[in-house]
Amino acid sequence: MAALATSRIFFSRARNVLAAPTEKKVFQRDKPHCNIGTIGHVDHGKTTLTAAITTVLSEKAMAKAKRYDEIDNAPEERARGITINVAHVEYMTENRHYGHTDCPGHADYIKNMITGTAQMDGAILVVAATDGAMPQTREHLLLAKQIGVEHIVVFINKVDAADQEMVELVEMEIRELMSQIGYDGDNVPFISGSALCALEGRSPEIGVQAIHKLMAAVDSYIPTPARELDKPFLMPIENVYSIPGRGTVVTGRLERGVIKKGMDCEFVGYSKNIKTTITGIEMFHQILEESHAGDQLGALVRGVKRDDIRRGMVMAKPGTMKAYDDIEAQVYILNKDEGGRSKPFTSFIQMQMFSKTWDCATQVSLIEKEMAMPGEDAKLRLCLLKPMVVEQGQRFTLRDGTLTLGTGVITKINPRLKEDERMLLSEGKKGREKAAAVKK
Ligand SMILES: Nc1nc2c(ncn2[C@@H]2O[C@H](COP(=O)(O)OP(=O)(O)OP(=O)(O)O)[C@@H](O)[C@H]2O)c(=O)[nH]1
Ligand SMILES: [Mg+2]
Repeated sequence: MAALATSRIFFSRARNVLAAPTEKKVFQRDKPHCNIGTIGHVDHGKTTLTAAITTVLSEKAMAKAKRYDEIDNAPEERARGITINVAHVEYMTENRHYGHTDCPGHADYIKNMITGTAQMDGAILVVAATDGAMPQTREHLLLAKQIGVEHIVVFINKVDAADQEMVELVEMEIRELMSQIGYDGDNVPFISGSALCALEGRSPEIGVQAIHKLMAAVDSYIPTPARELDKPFLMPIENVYSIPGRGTVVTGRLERGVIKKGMDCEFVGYSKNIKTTITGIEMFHQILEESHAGDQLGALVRGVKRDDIRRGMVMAKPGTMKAYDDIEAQVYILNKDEGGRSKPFTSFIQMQMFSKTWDCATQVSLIEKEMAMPGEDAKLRLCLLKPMVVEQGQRFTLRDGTLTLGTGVITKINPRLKEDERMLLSEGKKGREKAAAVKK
């Protein structure tokens, strides 16, 4: 693994997960790890709050302080002033070690928010007291609920610019909204403060102290997830990097099981199965001999080319995971106010399906109903253009261009499509109707 350090190209690209050569030390697993993140409407202060948390915790040597522009740092983001890539940040409290994902707020980047929250054990919903609930507050909450983020702590931000009455009204509004969506709105912890004051060291009662209160609430309200350590390992691939002379590194969050250096693994997805061996593991700038479910890590794998593997495949214990292309699901169709369609749709439209770290073109047909209305639930059959690893209960999102059509959960997995069914599916509406009939 030491030779991993020889490639600066690799480290400069993968700096969020993997170490710079000079910073290497062995990772100490002395606190439970928890993945959280900031969600909420555009400009409500998610990135400022992320910077404020690291700044406040750095005073107790619990974090490395990150400036706002270090979190919001891709050139394209700076130019536009909105978060495009999901940023991973690391810090600790007395109780836990955290990986923090700062999610983008702009509606166009919901896609990234979805892949970001997929890694969260809990989230901090940021709501500006000056605005209250806004369309993406609702949309992010809905998506978070759909993808299984059960515990949310709310930070009412910008109280320096709002009066107490407004803060209380916003709290009532958000509790009601959360209850509607299926959260325990009455008991969700609310902390109000100012991320900007905390970041700039002003007005400690709404600044630094609010951050301490927030972290105490996060520590106590978001449970340490029960890791599925004893199951065969599974990691959805987020990124693939090539280290000249060394091999290929994949990054992602280990969803279940334990991996150790020297273990065999298999990459599955996009019609491929590739078997190889894990030759090294790293997490947050440190080397590990083994890694546990919940860890955000990088793994060096032997003898595969970067182009052989792509984001969206899974790395799993050989023989444990299969790919499928014909599934059934319950889907909530977002209405226009939630960022969805304004018109209903019928069978045989093509959508892009997003789940975990993958996305794939999918033929959508309705089961039971003739038409699916925005704002309603529908039972759908989804035929993926490429077989992917899917499991019952898995959450996903369907998108059409820049529009989120709906979010859903996989309820049934059918046997793989036969070649003639696949042919019919690609033959336009008539063929697809015939294919649906054959299947029945
Ligand atoms: N007055 C005041 N302004 C704040 C506070 N926190 C953040 N802001 C300002 O609000 C604006 C947006 O903050 P960001 O942190 O970029 O918001 P964001 O939610 O990350 O935005 P996106 O990533 O684009 O969705 C910036 O101009 C901040 O300086 C606060 O506590 N008080
Ligand atoms: Mg931001």
